[in-house]
Amino acid sequence: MQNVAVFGATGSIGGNTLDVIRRHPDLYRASVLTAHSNAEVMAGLCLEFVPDVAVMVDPQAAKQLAAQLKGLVPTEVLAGEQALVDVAQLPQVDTVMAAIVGAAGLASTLAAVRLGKRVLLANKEALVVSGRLFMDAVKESGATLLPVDSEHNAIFQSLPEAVQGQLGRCDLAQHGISHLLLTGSGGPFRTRDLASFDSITPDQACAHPNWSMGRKISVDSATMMNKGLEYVEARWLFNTRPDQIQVVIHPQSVIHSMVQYQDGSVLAQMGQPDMRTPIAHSLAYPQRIAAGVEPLDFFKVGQLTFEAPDYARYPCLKLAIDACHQGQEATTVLNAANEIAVAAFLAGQIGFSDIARVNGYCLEHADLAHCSSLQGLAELDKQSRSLASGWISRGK
Ligand SMILES: NC(=O)C1=CN([C@@H]2O[C@H](COP(=O)(O)OP(=O)(O)OC[C@H]3O[C@@H](n4cnc5c(N)ncnc54)[C@H](OP(=O)(O)O)[C@@H]3O)[C@@H](O)[C@H]2O)C=CC1
Ligand SMILES: CC(=O)[C@@H](O)[C@H](O)COP(=O)(O)O
Ligand SMILES: [Mn+2]
Repeated sequence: MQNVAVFGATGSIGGNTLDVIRRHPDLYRASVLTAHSNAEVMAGLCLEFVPDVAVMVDPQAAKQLAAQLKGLVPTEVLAGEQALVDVAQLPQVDTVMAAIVGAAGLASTLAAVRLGKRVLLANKEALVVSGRLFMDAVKESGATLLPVDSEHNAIFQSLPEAVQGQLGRCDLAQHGISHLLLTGSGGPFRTRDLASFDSITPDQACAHPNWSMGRKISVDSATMMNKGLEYVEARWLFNTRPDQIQVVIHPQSVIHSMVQYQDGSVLAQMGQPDMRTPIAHSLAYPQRIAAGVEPLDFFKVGQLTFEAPDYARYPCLKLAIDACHQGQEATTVLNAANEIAVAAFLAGQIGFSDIARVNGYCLEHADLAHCSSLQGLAELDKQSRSLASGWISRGK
């Protein structure tokens, strides 16, 4: 029996993870659940899964949850950011599903990594804000790191076993690999007239053509910042050089990514656009379990098509690829700026195209001097958030 801590339990990945766990009560137990402030949904999850501990970052929400659970289940309710780190380290936790959204997920994920736990990584921002330090911690502790992000999970599945066992440490060329092909749908505005981008609403941006996801990642898919963050994520997970990774637009999201080998072979992982597949894969690896996902019916799939990304349509993708080549400081700044810009767009404070403007402004104005520590990167993150908030309050 694996005891699983589900971080971000009330979210889209959290809900899909619990759905897979629900199907395998003999294999998995949700022993810890965490969320930010959604006490209502968390109460329902606690009544069903009866975890040992539930964490609400927001103290008021923790009080509400404790009151709702009183006398019904023995779950201990904790509050605050430090509690996230504490529960990641509990001895009974074997596996951590890291599915908090944003850089807020880093501290608890890193705490689990440092204790050598099995870490299922959905929270791509953790790698964007601290890639090398994060991968060094994995190496040092011997933690098992398994990618949940559908593209990275697809690449992982298409890699030789020797590379899977040494994630982030292999020379891909020595294993016969020429390229990783990172596929992206292009989002809901792939064919929309560029002249109409100023009128894009948050709900339109969150209406992803293929996937049902949280609002932040949905906006990132619409700007293709998601693919940019994934480019950085792949750089650290698979130790890619700039010439070893290519972004390919594949609007149907049936192929979830591919590995191209030096002999001309291309291995792809395909499936329904349903996150329960990579989640089940990472939970069970190296075994396979049922995930509740409909089998892919090739007679219904129709066409699989591919396009090169147009940076005029997707300036955030270009900013992220350039930042990745520039170095850690640039990707930390970009991630922080993007979190503030996306939240402002979702709150109706800026337009869709302003997201790229805010991101570009922060990259230009932040102090990108070398930071070698987590604390230095945290300060840079703070500086970038403040620059982004300044842009938003001035409107430029
Ligand atoms: N959704 C998807 O299909 C995919 C998601 N990912 C990645 O997985 C992560 C989660 O995405 P998704 O599930 O869509 O996000 P959601 O917005 O659906 O869920 C986010 C979860 O994180 C919690 N949370 C939000 N802010 C904080 C915070 N400051 N501290 C602690 N907890 C917090 C939320 O709690 P509350 O509900 O209380 O606010 C919620 O449980 C992201 O990094 C995303 O990029 C990767 C691939 C696919
Ligand atoms: C499901 C998943 O992994 C998302 O990151 C997905 O890739 C988003 O779709 P895009 O390809 O449009 O970014
Ligand atoms: Mn993805």
